[in-house]
Amino acid sequence: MTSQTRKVTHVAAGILINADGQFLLGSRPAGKPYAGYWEFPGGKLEQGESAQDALCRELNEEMGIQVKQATPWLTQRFNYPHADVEIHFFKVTAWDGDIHGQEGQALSWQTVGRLNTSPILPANGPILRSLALPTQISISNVAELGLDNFLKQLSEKWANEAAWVLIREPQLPANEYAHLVQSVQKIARPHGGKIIIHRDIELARQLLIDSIHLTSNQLATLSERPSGMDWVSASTHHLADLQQVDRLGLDFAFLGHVNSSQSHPTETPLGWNAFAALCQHGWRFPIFAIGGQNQTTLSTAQQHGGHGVAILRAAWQAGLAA
Ligand SMILES: Nc1nc2c([nH]c(=O)n2[C@@H]2O[C@H](COP(=O)(O)OP(=O)(O)OP(=O)(O)O)[C@@H](O)[C@H]2O)c(=O)[nH]1
Ligand SMILES: [Mg+2]
Repeated sequence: MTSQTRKVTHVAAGILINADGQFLLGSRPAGKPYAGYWEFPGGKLEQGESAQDALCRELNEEMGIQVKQATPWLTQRFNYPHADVEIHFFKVTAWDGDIHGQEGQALSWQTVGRLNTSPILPANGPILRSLALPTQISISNVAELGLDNFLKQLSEKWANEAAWVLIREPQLPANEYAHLVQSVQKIARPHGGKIIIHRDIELARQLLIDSIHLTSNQLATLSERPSGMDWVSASTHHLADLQQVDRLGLDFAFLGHVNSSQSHPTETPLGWNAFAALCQHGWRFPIFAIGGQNQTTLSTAQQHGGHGVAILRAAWQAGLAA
């Protein structure tokens, strides 16, 4: 049988996250395909079973725990020699019971970006990469804060955390935008904060910046992922935009605007229900809610299927003197 005609096996897998932010991997027991490879605990859906129910059953069977809180995250498809699988990944943040391997499997808590177990199941590479994404991305606001105030706040932010910051200032002419980005590059990033360039792929290449965010118009007209970029993201508003993100193999999307915001005072916001409906298609890339977001909307975004939030005004202190 060719892979196109094979039946797809649906799988639910859990990314257990502990109080230190570490995640759990298990090694596949002897006798299974890919024995000894590391995976997220989980297993196949039974006839008529939902992914969430299968997750709870599998994590109980494999590790003896009762899942208390799990939110759908990403979906990954992969064609193995033994099966074509579609894996529904959940982030599991609360459970009852002590974790014990019930099938003789080894279990290991791992830190994002510092994996010390191998090999990993081939389908899981992109999942580990997406796990490295923060749940908040800040968007610059030179337009309202002024240049000096913005740069001062940004250096304070980076002195404290590895924040990812999209430098988006559509009001600036190209040369002033380039100058701004160069000023941002001079700020120390002791924890490894990230600069994301808005729209200007050539500028990113010139300044050796490896992350680019595409406007929805750019997204619609591109036929392939911009080359040489480590992270490529895009702004999306509709299903067709998200399908294009999938087609081009981009790393994450902003979807909105979810709530009304000062940036789009006249446009009707999507609202959380429409946001959730668009997230529910089983995307393999993470989605950030944008529009009227702040630190306290993160859990709402995640409950509606988002990975995180993209924050503009609330990422900065409006009242700080320039
Ligand atoms: N559980 C799990 N399965 C994964 C992951 N990644 C991945 O490609 N898979 C694939 O998804 C399928 C799930 O299988 P499984 O062996 O866990 O299923 P199961 O627990 O129901 O086992 P069983 O059929 O022996 O009862 C396998 O083909 C496995 O290779 C992952 O991170 N976790
Ligand atoms: Mg299993």
